[in-house]
Amino acid sequence: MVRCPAGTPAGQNRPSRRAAMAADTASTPAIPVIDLGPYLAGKPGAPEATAAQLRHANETIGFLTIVNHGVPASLVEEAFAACARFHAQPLDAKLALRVDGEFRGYVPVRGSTTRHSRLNADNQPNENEAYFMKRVGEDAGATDRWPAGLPGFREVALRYYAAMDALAQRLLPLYAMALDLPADWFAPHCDRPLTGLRFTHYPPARYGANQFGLAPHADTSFITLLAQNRVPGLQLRTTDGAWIDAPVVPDSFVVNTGEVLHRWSNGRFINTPHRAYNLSPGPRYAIPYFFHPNPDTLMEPVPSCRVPGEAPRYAPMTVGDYMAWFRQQNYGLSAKAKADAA
Ligand SMILES: O=C(O)CCC(=O)C(=O)O
Ligand SMILES: [Fe+2]
Repeated sequence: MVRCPAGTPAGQNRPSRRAAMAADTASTPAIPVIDLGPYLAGKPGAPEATAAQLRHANETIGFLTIVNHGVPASLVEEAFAACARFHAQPLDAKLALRVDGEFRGYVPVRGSTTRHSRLNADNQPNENEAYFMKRVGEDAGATDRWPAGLPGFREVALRYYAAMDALAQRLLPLYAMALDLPADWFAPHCDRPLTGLRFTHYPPARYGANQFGLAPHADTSFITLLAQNRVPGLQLRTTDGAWIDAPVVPDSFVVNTGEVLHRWSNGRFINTPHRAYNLSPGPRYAIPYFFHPNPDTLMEPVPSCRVPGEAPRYAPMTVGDYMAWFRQQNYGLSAKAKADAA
């Protein structure tokens, strides 16, 4: 088994019921809104100015909201509708696509438990069902597990996937500059990226003690791009330990730093813990896109984040090994885990 160095900040917060949630959350938005318009339009000085905002957000809260990102609102709507269509299928049709060893396909409600996180003890299964697409490089969905009875689903999912791929690539120079690296520093490590698109359904629920739609966790990714949700339910934990609601900004994406970028930056960029609920009377859907570099990338501190004479904060590990560990912890389904058990 791959050993994982401690990467997720410890926490004591154990919200459970509505009352507890209200008591330990604040609604003051502390998440910076970053306008990508000038950068994407090629305005002089915009890369540097935008990278500075990004640096500040990542060093202080690890979450930011981007607007004028170039992704049409209609495409985001189509993707949410495709997610809803997928989950409206009969359970049998979804179970026929149960995730494979590479983690493509369907995980039913309470089919996953967030064990990798040290944010809450006594972990219980997550109150959500999810459909996962995943790829390394450009295989354009050939290896995904597509539903048979949903005409048009694959086309929309792939179009949305492509838009997220393009947006992530356009953000990479900003992240490099934010870390005082040449703008093209990440490019050679991200030409066959490991990416995933998750279509999640959180049914309305009455959460018991220590139950969540998605338990507190930090993402594995370099960055996660999360389309703005019409139904609230995402909360994140600030560095002083308070859980706050993600603010609602129309036509935006929430972008958060995951474990890969946290480690690659030697802990400089924060991988903020977050959790999700659905306290609304109707369904809640979420369509996060997870961007990781090429799987063989060794997560050792980038040159600008090394401290002379000091060992890296985390033992270097490849992205691929880290992901295998993560799947084994939370889903017990990795190919390696199966091989070990055989
Ligand atoms: O449901 C949400 O808003 C967030 C989902 C999330 O954090 C995740 O899938 O990693
Ligand atoms: Fe997440």
